[in-house]
Amino acid sequence: MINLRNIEKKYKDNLIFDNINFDFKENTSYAITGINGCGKSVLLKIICGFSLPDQGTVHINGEKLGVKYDFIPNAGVSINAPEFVKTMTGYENLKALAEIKNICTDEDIHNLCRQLGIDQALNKKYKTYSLGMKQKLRLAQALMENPDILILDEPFNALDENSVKVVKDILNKFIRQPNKILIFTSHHIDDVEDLADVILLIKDQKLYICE
Ligand SMILES: Nc1ncnc2c1ncn2[C@@H]1O[C@H](COP(=O)(O)OP(=O)(O)OP(=O)(O)O)[C@@H](O)[C@H]1O
Repeated sequence: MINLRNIEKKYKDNLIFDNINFDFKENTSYAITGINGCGKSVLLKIICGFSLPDQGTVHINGEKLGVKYDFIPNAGVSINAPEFVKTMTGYENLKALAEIKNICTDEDIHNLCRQLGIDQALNKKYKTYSLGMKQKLRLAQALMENPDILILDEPFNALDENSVKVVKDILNKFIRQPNKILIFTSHHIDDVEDLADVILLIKDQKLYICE
């Protein structure tokens, strides 16, 4: 469970969130929508601990972010980051990150990359990757440890039609496992409707549930 309580966020005099409260529950997929610049990415960063709210708290499974953990634990995250090491191959980048926790195997990495269609590119340097390949490598990194929580900023951007379908299948399988939470942002109503149990809208610095 992820609990947002009284979240307020400003950049100088630009108020992004005014007293947001929301609970993200297990076994549920959430889409966050809203116009450009409304705060979708900032909200994901606050949930992850990458950006601090000016007021309010984020609790992850009862633990307040900033006390035991500075960053969300057991989560796979893709928010235009991590920016991978350009001079390393795709595989070397994933492997280096996988070695931190050592819970996913080489086989896991290769299987996932095969599904995503970047296995052939894994031995190429990251700096040669196209936008779509970069997106897929970020998704592979977020998914490879089968985290409890998956947080994805615009996961379908830069993907071709077939890849969108593949990624939707992967995310649908992910959320059908017990006790998972998926939170993603999107501008595309098809993606939102295909994947989200709950659609959230950021408007006028508030977060609304779309019925
Ligand atoms: N580090 C920062 N410093 C100052 N302002 C910021 C910073 N990060 C975000 N903002 C501002 O916060 C607002 C929300 O940005 P955010 O990136 O969350 O929008 P978004 O809803 O994800 O937009 P898009 O749909 O274009 O991706 C914008 O006005 C943006 O300029």
